[in-house]
Amino acid sequence: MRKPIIAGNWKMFKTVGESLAFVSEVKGKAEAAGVESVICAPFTNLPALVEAVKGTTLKVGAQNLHFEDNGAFTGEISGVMLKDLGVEYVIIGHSERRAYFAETDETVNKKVQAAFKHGLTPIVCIGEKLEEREAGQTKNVCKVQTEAAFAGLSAEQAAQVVIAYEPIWAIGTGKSSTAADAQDVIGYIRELVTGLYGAETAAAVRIQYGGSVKPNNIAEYMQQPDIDGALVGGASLEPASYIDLIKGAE
Ligand SMILES: O=C[C@H](O)COP(=O)(O)O
Repeated sequence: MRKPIIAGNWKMFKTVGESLAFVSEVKGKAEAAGVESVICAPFTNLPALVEAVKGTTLKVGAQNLHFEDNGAFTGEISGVMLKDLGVEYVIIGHSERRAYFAETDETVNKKVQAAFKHGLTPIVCIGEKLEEREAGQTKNVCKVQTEAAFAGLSAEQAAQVVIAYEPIWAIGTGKSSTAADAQDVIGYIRELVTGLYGAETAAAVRIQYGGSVKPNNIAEYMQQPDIDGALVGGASLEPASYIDLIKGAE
C-alpha cells in the first residue's frame, strides 16, 4: 500500500521568518492520517524549518543538490550538507532547473544516486513541454526521462523513488492536466518501472502529479488508481491552502 505524499515546492519564495510563521500556522492542522506532508524550501530556510517541524508529522525537503559530496563548486550544496541538517527529501530535475540551469537527464541521474548515497529520498521530476505534447511525444519523453533517472539504481532504491509527473505546460499556468490524462501518463510511467524492475517494485513507487494542483482539484487526482499525491507550487505557499491540500488528499 503506497502512502500518499503531498509536497509543497516553495521555489524561490519565503524568508526564514515567513517559513516559521507558515509552520506555526499549519502545525497540528496539515496532518492527515495516512498522508505524508513535505515542505521543500529554499536552502536558507532549511535549518530553521527542520527545527520548527520537530514533534509534528511535517517533513522537510530541499529543491536541489549537487551530485558531488564536496569540492570547488561555488554556490552549490551537497547531499552531505543536506543530510547534516536533517533534511529528508530532495527535489531533483524540476523542469525549471532543466530549463534555466542546464540540468540534463545525466545530471539528474547523478543527483538521484547522490541522494541515495546520503539517505535522502529523491522526488524526481519528469514531464513534457507543450510542443512535445502536441507532437504526441508525451509518453516517449517520459520514457526517456524515467529510464535515465533510474539508471544504475537497485530495485530496493527504485522502490523508494518518488516520481513527480509535471507536464511543463501545466506549471504555474492554471491549466492543469485532466485527472484522466494525468492517470493515463502516470499509469504508463508505472508500466515503465515494471519493465525495469518488475511488478513488486513498480507497485511500491509513489508517483505524484504536479501542475496547477489546487485544493479544489486535488481530490480528482487522488481518486486515480496510479496517482499517489502531488507536487504543488503556488497553492503550497499559503497555510490555509496547504492545509486544504493535505486534507483533500486524505
Ligand atoms: O513543483 C511544482 C510545480 O512546478 C507546480 O507548480 P504550480 O503548482 O504552481 O503549478
